[in-house]
Parts: sequence; C-alpha cells; structure tokens
Amino acid sequence: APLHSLREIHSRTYRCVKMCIGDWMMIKAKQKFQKPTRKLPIRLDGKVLTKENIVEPMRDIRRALLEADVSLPVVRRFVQSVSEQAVGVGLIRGVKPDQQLVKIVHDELVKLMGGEVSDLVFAKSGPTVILLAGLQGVGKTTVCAKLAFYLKKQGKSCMMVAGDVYRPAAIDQLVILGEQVDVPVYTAGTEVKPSEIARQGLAEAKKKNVDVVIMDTAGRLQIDKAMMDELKEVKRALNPTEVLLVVDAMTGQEAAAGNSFLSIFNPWSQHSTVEIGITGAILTKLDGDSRGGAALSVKEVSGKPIKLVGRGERMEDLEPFYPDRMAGRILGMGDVLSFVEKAQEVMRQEDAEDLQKKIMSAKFDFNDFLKQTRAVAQMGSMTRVIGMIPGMGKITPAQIREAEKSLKIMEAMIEAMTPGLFIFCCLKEILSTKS
Ligand SMILES: Nc1nc2c(ncn2[C@@H]2O[C@H](COP(=O)(O)OP(=O)(O)OP(=O)(O)O)[C@@H](O)[C@H]2O)c(=O)[nH]1
Repeated sequence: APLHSLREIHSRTYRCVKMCIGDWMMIKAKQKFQKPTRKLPIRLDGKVLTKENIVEPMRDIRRALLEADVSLPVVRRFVQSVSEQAVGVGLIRGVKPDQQLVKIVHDELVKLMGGEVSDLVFAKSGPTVILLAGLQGVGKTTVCAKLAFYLKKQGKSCMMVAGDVYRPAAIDQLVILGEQVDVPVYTAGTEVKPSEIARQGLAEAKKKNVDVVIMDTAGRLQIDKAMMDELKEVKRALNPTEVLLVVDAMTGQEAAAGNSFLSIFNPWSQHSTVEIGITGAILTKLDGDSRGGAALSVKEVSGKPIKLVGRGERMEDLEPFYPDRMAGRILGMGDVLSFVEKAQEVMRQEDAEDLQKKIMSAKFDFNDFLKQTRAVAQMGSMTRVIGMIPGMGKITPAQIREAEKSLKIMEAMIEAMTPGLFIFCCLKEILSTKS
C-alpha cells in the first residue's frame, strides 16, 4: 500500500484508539481513586503473624472472651482454631501484631455467629407457627408478646397461645401483655395438656385467618425428660415453622454447660439424643451488664442462628441480631478494631493513588499502545469494550466495524515496523498535520 494511505489509516486509528483507551483508563483510575475497591490488595509490612508473636495478644483475647461470659470450652476451641488460622497472615503496614490479631478474631467471631442477619422464616401457606422454648425465667413470656408486637409492626396479624400450665401467673402475664400490644391470646386454663392447648389454639388461629401464631411454653429450672417429651408433643401438634430457643444473655458461662437447655445440642450431653429441632434462638436481657458471650456459645454449641435479641423489658425492645455488632461487644476492643479498619482503608487508598500516578506518568509509546490494544481485545469484542465506556453510546456499529478493521491493520503495521521506520512515520504524520 502507498505510504500516504497507510499513514492516514495509522494516524486516524491511533488518535481514535488512544483517545478511547486514554479516556477509559482515566475514568477507571478516577473511580478507583474516589472509591477504593475491596479488590485492591492491602499493602503488607513484609512481616507475618507467627506462633510466637500471637501468644501474648491471644492471651488478652482469651481473657476478653471469658470476661464477656463466653463459656470456657467454647473459648478454648475458638482460640485454638483462630491461632492456627492467624499464623502466616501478613501484617498490614503500620499495624501491630496484636492489633491485627484483634481484627482477625473479630472477623472470625462475626463469621461464627452467622455473618449476616438471619431472618425469621414464614410459612408459604396457612399460619406461620412459632414455638418458644427455654428455661424458667429467661424471658419467654415477655418475648412472646414482644415478638407479636414486632411482627404486628411488620403488618402481620398475630395470636399468642398460653401454654405454660405450670405457672398460672404466666397465663395472666401473657393476657395482660396481649392487651398491652393489642394482640389476642388463646388460653385454656391450667387443667388442659399443653399439646391440647396448642391444637385448640392453632385451630382458633386458622378460623380467624391469623398470619402468625406464637406459642409460649413452660420453663423448668433445668431440662428433664418430662419437659422434653412435653415439648415434642407440642411440636407434633403444631408442626411449627420456627422453634426458637429463648436464652438469657446473662447466663453465658452456663449456656453450654451440662444442665442447660443448650446442652441438648451438645454431643457430650446426656440429652444429646433428644431432638426437638430448634431452628434458631432469641437472646434476652442484652441490656444488662453482660457483654453477650452467650451469643457465641449458642451458635457454637447449637449451630443454629440467633435471630432476635431482647434489649429491655418494654414491648418495643426486640430487634434483629447483628453478628458484627455482637462481635464488637463481646471483644470490647472497639478502638483497636476501628484503627485497623482505618489502616486498611489508608493502605487501599495509597494503592489506588499509586495506580493513578503510574497511569498519569506512563510514557505511552507504540509498544504500550500495542500492549493496551491487545489487553483491550482480550476483554471481548470492540462493541462490548466500547459499551463499557461512558458516553460512547452514539458510536454506530458500522463505525465500530471500521475501527476493528483499522486496529488489525495497525497491529500488523507496528509489528512489521523497524524503530527507524516507526520514527519516520511519526515525523511524517507530525509534519503533515502542521502543514
Ligand atoms: N432487662 C430485661 N429484662 C427482661 C428482658 N426480657 C425479659 N425480662 C424480664 O425477665 C423476667 C422474666 O421474664 P418472663 O417473661 O416472665 O420469663 P419466662 O421465661 O416466661 O419465665 P417462666 O414463665 O418462669 O419460664 C421478667 O421480669 C421480665 O420483665 C430483657 O430483654 N431485658
């Protein structure tokens, strides 16, 4: 081909593609600079966490967990598993081993407690039935009314069933709370078996077309066979959507201990064969002094998510369980956590700045251009690539086809050119543009 037409193709394509790639890269760099993405690697210090440098901070973390009322066996298992995971992890620049360890422990705690909010499950048809179980005095009756109020605020019609026949005051308590939250309560006195009350209550709820039925059950000071059998009978009568274990946050150390309700999940417990099919838990009395270690014990021992937490005696004091907030509360090292998070952000920001500087100072020669062209080509067809560039929507398919053709010619030309010929073409291009 004559040099003139080659030069024209060359210069037109060069300018067009350089503009596109340049704009596109600047936009991307700007986006990265303004909002550092999580994908950018965090700059590390070149040092790592080792068995030796985590011994001391792990001791503090162990103490913090015990002070937060996490039960001892749970603390032991947790500390061992996190220590194994932490060894070899790179240190973020400017962060000390103990600080970084706190962050790792925090993230592990969040993961262990389910990671995200675990929502209540609702039946696809017919009423959703929620059965509450738990030891005496943990707050079941109060939770029953709180839950009804909570669901009522979400637009669901509710009915409560008073199944605690062993403590007559519990039935009166539920009726009073029902009046307070304006939710009907089904009662059948103390002479009827709880499973029969459950059957009658459910029938009544179906008749009234109620969305959610919540059944309160009796609590004992400790679990025994009679209590478990009774619960199983109630469960059979109701076929509940959710069976929620109500746990007092103040009883952290006991939560996973031998005589607690939780022990039915414990493989070493004498009640391990008892199966009542708990689907989740509600943690009460979190407004107290406890740092909430029971949350970790519940999840660790039962494997079931905590769905809601009670934070006071008022009816509105029930809210979803947020694992990250709870992890922060259990560790009680909020300052260290926010410092490490900040350090991570700064490092990501510095990485983004570096990237931008590299783009700004790049000497964009034809070899770079070829590399970029190939990189762009690897991203898919020109139509797809152009579609990713903001403001390029007006380019017609014919123009894109033309550009693709030119690119192929360009590639062949650059590869065939010696540096001398390359400079000659550039000079000719500059001179002809000037004239
Ligand atoms: N501070 C605080 N107190 C609570 C909370 N939930 C329940 N309580 C109180 O704990 C006490 C026991 O609550 P109940 O609802 O009667 O407990 P229960 O599990 O039904 O007890 P039994 O019927 O004996 O099994 C009551 O005084 C409640 O007001 C909570 O989240 N925070």
